[in-house]
Amino acid sequence: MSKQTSRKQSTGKQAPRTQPPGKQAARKETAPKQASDGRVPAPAPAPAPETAGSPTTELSRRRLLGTVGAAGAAGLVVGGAGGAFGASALRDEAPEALTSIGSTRVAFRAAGGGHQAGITTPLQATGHLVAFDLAPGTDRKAAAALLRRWSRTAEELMAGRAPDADTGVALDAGPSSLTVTFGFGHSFFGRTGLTKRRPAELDPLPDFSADALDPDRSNGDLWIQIGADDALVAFHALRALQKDAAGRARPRWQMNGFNRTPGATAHPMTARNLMGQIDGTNNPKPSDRDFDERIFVGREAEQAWMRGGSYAVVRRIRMLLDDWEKRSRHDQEKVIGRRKDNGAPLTGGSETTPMRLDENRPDGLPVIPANAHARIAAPESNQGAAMLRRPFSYHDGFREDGAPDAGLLFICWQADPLRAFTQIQRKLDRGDALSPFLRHEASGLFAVPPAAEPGDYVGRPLLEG
Ligand SMILES: C=CC1=C(C)c2cc3[nH]c(cc4nc(cc5[nH]c(cc1n2)c(C)c5CCC(=O)O)C(CCC(=O)O)=C4C)c(C)c3C=C
Ligand SMILES: [Fe+2]
Repeated sequence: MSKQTSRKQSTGKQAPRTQPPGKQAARKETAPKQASDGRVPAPAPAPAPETAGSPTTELSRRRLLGTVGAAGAAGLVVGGAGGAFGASALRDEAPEALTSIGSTRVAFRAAGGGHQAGITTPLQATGHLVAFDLAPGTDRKAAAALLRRWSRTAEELMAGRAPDADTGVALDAGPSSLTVTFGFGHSFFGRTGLTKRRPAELDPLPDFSADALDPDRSNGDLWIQIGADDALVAFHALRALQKDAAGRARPRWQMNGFNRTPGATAHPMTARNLMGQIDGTNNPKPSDRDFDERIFVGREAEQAWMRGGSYAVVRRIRMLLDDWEKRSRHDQEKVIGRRKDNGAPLTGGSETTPMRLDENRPDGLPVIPANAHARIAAPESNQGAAMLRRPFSYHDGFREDGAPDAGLLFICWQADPLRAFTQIQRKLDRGDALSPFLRHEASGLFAVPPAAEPGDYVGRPLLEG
């Protein structure tokens, strides 16, 4: 890999899980229902593997074989979160059901069209971001074949089924909320003769004064975001998609991230970042009246293939943790404008209480400082601009000076990057109290088309339309 760097919370709150980890998922035969965030609780495996064909059966068989293999080889306890049983029991008895974490499946295709998974999906524990450049000679037709193949692999993996020539890495796990999201970068269009179909929203982001961007870890012809609640499931998907690309596209950069593991907190909570802040509180919510309009491309868009899609801005933002951690908690809270323990605004209340931006202290200064990050980034300060932030944290070891190479793989989703990310980042760049503790090291902007229709692949209306 040329510039392989392993070098990024949410829609905010982790979705309530159907069961606490460690409890076995109930065995139900009813058809799974798709939730508004695209997640489908995968049916628990059938007791015997005879009924071939259905997704449920494929998953059961794979799990059964994987579980027997592991127990047979080591004679050890198996069954990730609570299932402890030996090889002899496995020979005679049906496998235990997956936990709710393993069995949760996100739909690759939204019924009746819709958005790709991985945008409004609750944050997953593990993420991989990878950008590819097309290999010399890969034309529009070859790129279409790649997207067709990638879509098939993603659909299989997200359903918990093994792709062709499988490596076995995820053999005994369920889909584990795996999502695979595909996007197109600015350079893709020139390379495939599709410049007329390139949306103006993909025009390069402006420079910001705080940028220290590494071009080799920025942009790319194609972008894939992988998220899953199991690290092996996520790696498995990354490897399968990379192999699919052989001869047609080469990885340009890759970054690995993480979030809190679902079930690690006593109740569902907004995630924390590596500075210790509750981060994601004031994200737009799918229940907001204008959510779709802000996050997804509308029907009136000039480029019809992007209608229902979204634009992803990806920024690798290193945190200067040595500097940050020297500050008192009081100072840290003033930098953001919110409390560290519960995320409540400094003007009082709880995490979800709106900030009172016009409230002053007895000395006349604002309670939420004029340069507080949350004030400067808020829609009230940006003509209503808003984006959906859905990041991963990262940690790639230590730098030469001993400081952690750690921060946020900041990913935000919007219908129009100019009116969302760019507008807000321009403002933050002019004097946000958080910026001195951050370094923007890499950047990407990708057009993420809507989900594939049944029988179709992601991006066909662009590539064959
Ligand atoms: C250009 C957009 C933004 C960048 C880049 C960004 C980086 C960044 N932010 C945090 C931590 C927090 N951000 C919070 C709120 C917040 N941040 C942005 C935008 C960017 N952040 C917005 C639009 C908002 C919401 C503002 C509002 O409407 O109130 C918060 C407060 C809690 C919350 O609402 O999420 C924290 C904490 C870090 C650490 C960071 C870069 C590493
Ligand atoms: Fe922020």
